[in-house]
Amino acid sequence: MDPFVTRKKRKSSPGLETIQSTPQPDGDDEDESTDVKLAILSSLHPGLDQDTLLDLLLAHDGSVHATSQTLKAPRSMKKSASAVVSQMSLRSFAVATDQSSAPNKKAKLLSKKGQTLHLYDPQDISEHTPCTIIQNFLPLDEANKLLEELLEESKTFEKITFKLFDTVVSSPHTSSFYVESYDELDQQKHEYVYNGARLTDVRKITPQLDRVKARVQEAVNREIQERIRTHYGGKKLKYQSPRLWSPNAAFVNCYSGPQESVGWHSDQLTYLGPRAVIGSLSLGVTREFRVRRVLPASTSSETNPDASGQIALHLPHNSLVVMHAEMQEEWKHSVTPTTAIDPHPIAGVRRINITYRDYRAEFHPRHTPRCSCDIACVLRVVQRKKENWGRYFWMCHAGNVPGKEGCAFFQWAEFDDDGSPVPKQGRKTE
Ligand SMILES: O=C(O)CCC(=O)C(=O)O
Ligand SMILES: [Fe+2]
Repeated sequence: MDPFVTRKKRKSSPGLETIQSTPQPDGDDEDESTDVKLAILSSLHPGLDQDTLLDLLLAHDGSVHATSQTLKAPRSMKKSASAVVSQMSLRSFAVATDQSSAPNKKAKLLSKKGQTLHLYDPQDISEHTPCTIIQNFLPLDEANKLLEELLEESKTFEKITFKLFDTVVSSPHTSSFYVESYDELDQQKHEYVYNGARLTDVRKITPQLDRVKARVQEAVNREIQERIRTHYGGKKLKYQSPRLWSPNAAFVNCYSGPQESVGWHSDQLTYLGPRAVIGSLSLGVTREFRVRRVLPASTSSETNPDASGQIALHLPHNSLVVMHAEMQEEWKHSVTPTTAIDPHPIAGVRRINITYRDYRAEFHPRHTPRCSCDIACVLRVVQRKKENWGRYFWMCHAGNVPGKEGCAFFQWAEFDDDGSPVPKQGRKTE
């Protein structure tokens, strides 16, 4: 078997490195390796399997003592309903480990700077991240068919190259872009701009991708309404579109081994508009999808304990993640490289990810501002600076084109409450 798919190497995965280097409040076991810690826990709690113990150990910042104390506390050991995820919810553990908390105080599950919090329970994920997850989303044969179809497609996927400062870099995974009609395909190739360049590989939606789209649309719209009810006080966010989410494009990514990844980023809002929602379906091997909140540079992590911590979600075959309207503006996400993955019976070490997106007609490049290079601008949001935080702006992205310098074009973007440009963003006049 390929060495990087064995379980043992999980010791050096990013999540574990993080907990191993984290100072322990009680200082009892911080220097032990994870294997030793697991062995101690196994002998103390022989009824629990290694994966469950490992997950709990991670949830307790690597402290054997704290993990063991939590396990000794009387409670019902509720197993997750999913066949893939074996960890019980962290909610009860969070209360149990927070000795200073009053019983009804909100569970303290916030990630801290330099640490990674692993969340498995859908309710934990919904509460503490801008995502919701639906496991076992499709009937299994439908998910497998889609996976098989896209594994075949991915044989001809390519890495995307772009310019980062003065260096041309290529994406650490391969991808392709799918639209619904030949007309849209033509527009994508000749009118839309990505990082200052045109996409060369745009394809017509495949039969399985198209079939699954309807289910994704239904689930995402349901989740949006649920989010509005549970997280936004019953009212959609300012700039969020009130219209039905209706995906008309899909990026398909292929990670053909454990080292393939995608770095920290927010998805471009240029054609989706502000407060965009994205439906992301994972197939094949389980990989870690990490999110971290982006706060203005001067925000102290004292007052915001989750300012710099990362939260890891584990996305198994056939899981749908809804990235909600607060995600792209306020959070960044990544798929981390790893050294250890469990092979999937169909995909082997490969993972396919589909992000279904709703391209809004009013954000077609023919309607958005053009810069002095005469290229439709990119839409960005102020994420780091405290002043103007959350404001949107249009700028030139020709600086990302290999061999091209960008211009200094800048214009604040104005939207009505529903995220439509107002007044109609004019073309650049000089
Ligand atoms: O593979 C994933 O889960 C995420 C992919 C992603 O972030 C993207 O396509 O923008
Ligand atoms: Fe993304």
